[in-house]
Amino acid sequence: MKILSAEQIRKWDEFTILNEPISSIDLMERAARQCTQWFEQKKGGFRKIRIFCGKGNNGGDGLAIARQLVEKDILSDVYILEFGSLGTNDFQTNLSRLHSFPVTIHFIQHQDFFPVIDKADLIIDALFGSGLNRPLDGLSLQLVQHLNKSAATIIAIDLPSGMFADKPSPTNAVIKAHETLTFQQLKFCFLFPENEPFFGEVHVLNIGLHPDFSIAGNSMFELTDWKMIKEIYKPRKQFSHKGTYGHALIVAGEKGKMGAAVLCTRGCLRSGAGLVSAMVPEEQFAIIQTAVPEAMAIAQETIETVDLSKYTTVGIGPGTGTSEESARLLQRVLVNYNRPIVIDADGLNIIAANDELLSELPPGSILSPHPKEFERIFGKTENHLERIQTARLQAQKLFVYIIVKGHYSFVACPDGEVYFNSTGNSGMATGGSGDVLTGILTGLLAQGYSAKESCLLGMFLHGLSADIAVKTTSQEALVAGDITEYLGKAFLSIAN
Ligand SMILES: NC(=O)C1=CN([C@@H]2O[C@H](COP(=O)(O)OP(=O)(O)OC[C@H]3O[C@@H](n4cnc5c(N)ncnc54)[C@H](O)[C@@H]3O)[C@@H](O)[C@H]2O)[C@@H](O)CC1
Ligand SMILES: Nc1ncnc2c1ncn2[C@@H]1O[C@H](COP(=O)(O)OP(=O)(O)O)[C@@H](O)[C@H]1O
Ligand SMILES: [K+]
Repeated sequence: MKILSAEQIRKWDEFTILNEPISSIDLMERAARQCTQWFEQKKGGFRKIRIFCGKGNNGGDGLAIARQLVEKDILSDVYILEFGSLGTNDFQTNLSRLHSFPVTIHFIQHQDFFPVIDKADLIIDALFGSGLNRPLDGLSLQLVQHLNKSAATIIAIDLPSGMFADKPSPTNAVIKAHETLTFQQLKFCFLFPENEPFFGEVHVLNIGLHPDFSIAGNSMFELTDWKMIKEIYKPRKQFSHKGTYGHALIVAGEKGKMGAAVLCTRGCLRSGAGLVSAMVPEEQFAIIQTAVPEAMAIAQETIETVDLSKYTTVGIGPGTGTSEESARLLQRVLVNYNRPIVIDADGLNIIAANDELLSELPPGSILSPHPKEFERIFGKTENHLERIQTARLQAQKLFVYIIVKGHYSFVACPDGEVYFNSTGNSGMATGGSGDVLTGILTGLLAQGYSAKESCLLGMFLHGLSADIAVKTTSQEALVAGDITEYLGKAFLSIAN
């Protein structure tokens, strides 16, 4: 699913109005209806519902919701932030429609008109939506501060007022919503970690924008979805054998960090590689061979003489440390191997300390840094949007895939496309989760998925497996090893 800018969504509205066809006021009615239904289901026994409206279409939504709620015998008070000028057409139409209903309408011209809010009240925030074009100031700023000071539950319509839809809002005053009802699809702002304190739980309400709107080519940002992933997934062939699915080499682990090698190797096997060899320090063989008997062990000490060309791909870095010997392992792989590989963790830290290695990366390789590792290699960024832009430029420049991990991990591709992953949960914020991802990516590459397919399917499977796991384990008790254990269930849900 493409991620569209506010401007592109406005065009989608226009397309829908023209081609469904539907009038703009009826489209607003439909959007409001989705919210009203959501509120009906929520119930919650609030003392009073207070709907705060601006004079744009977000405010129009608020007015329509107030009327639709009364029709369901749910009363509310409406507060209109008065700027002295007329509202949008659809706002004005909804205001005159509301007059014949038993709803008290208050016009706020000064902060003396701000209502006292009880903690048992429900606030519906329909002040500003995607049309916000500058940070709030004056009365609107004061009102947002007043609402945020209350202990009431706040539900934002489309997006929390004060937040920009497409770019960071670092100094803006923004409504701190408990939940946000956004229309049609996630906006860019919901992918930024900096915005987490403001939007709470986000619910995407389908308002039926026209399916034929040509989104393709309109945005280089996309969110992975089931349709995309099911198209990437390839069932195994009946007459296949272990040679069909490649031989992966995992270079991982050092004394004290053999767990990383174990997790990575297991992830690789569980994602379907035909054969897996784990290159670990020779004195640690017993650990890997006991923990993962399905994998072969090969000594890191043989790196100078081993024939790397017999491996379909290489995953390198988890738990190797950054010693001179470990740097040598990476150098040797980079110089002697020219098919796409996966580099993570200490492999990335070694590159950060020796940036000439960046020019040695086999084309189409996958780097999977978390934000700190990303910063070590590519420098500090001001905010997440700048991180996304930097990753995009570097992926194009180096011709590699850069997966930046986190909630909504994203991959920047050499063709300039950026895909955000839609699975995963904060149970994965536990040591070793990234090592499992490295194994999965390497396993997918080994069995013939392209680097791009490996990134998209790998991130999705990794998060999905954890999503399935936490239903049994809880987020708190999830450990990285559980992600490998539940990979089977994740594959089954994609295959079926
Ligand atoms: N497809 C969709 O997503 C739909 C969206 N609708 C609603 O329409 C909204 C967008 O409506 P609008 O474009 O009218 O935008 P807003 O309702 O966000 O209001 C923008 C208005 O406020 C003014 N303004 C912007 N920043 C300001 C600031 N800092 N201080 C004071 N005034 C400011 C602008 O000049 C403009 O007049 C969406 O957020 C959504 O709620 C629905 O009504 C229909 C369908
Ligand atoms: N809050 C979260 N929501 C979704 N995924 C998460 C969250 N926290 C961590 N993850 C995932 O867990 C993995 C952590 O990787 P990493 O930081 O390299 O950990 P480690 O080095 O311990 O293996 C990444 O794939 C990341 O996307
Ligand atoms: K809003």
